[in-house]
Amino acid sequence: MINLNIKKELHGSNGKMNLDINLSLENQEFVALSGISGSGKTTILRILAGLEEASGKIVVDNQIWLDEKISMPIQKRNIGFVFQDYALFPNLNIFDNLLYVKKDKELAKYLLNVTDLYELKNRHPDSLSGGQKQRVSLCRALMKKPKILLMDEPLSALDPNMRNKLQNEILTLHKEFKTTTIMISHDPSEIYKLASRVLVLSNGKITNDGTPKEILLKTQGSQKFSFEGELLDIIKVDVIYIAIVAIGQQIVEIVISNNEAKNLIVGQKVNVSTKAFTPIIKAI
Ligand SMILES: Nc1ncnc2c1ncn2[C@@H]1O[C@H](COP(=O)(O)OP(=O)(O)OP(=O)(O)O)[C@@H](O)[C@H]1O
Repeated sequence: MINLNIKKELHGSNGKMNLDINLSLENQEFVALSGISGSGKTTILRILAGLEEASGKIVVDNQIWLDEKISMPIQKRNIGFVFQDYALFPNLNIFDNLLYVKKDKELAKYLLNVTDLYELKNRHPDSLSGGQKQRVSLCRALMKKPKILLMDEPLSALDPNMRNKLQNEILTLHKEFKTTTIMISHDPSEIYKLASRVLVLSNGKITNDGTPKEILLKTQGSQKFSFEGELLDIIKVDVIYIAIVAIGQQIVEIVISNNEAKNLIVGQKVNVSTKAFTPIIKAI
């Protein structure tokens, strides 16, 4: 069990902001931390890891990591951290990057095999792709067999295929190493796939806490599906109006009424939903 009760005054682009978090996590939970830029997500992970000071209390399995008297040093906290920018040692090859954390060659070999990196073990980080570097970073974070795995948007710089592959590896390793994992992510499909719990942070406070289904599914009542998008354009074709809406990576056309065309403003966020028909789903 992890109990986190912390406060810290932060100085953001819009002035002062008070980070104020009171949170309990069960062991082996996979928590996604979401929220707009500057809401305090990275700071929470850094405080938990001991990279940043804060007032309050952190207790992990009855062991005090932080209170008014104690601030356990970072190397004693049983944590693995995967940073967005990999943070690998450039002068060490991949194998030595892992062994630097712990001289356990068997575990290093095992992790490199699971993540398809074993062939690259003698290469230096500079000669690897972003996805490969991120996998090394994940392996390195797991070398200590940490109790808590913290990941700060680990997959945001990767293409969709690599993201998908790494999501599966992260889930496998989370289960195998029985870590309590906290991952910052903005990607709803990623959160849905990986997390058992979602925390939404706004202005330094947790404003939403629930399962991915509760937090992410936007359909209400009898709605069959519902998407959020951005209205890009409204065009008139003969006597009808068509709204052009960007939903994720897709652009869709929706026939709208005269009245709707008058009330909608190009550029605004819109919700597209239906309850009238059953959509057809096919593998592509
Ligand atoms: N040590 C600090 N002291 C004071 N203010 C800080 C400190 N660290 C970060 N901040 C400020 O606190 C705010 C929250 O930063 P943080 O990096 O935690 O946000 P975030 O939610 O992770 O954002 P992003 O999604 O952009 O990474 C920012 O405005 C930042 O400038």
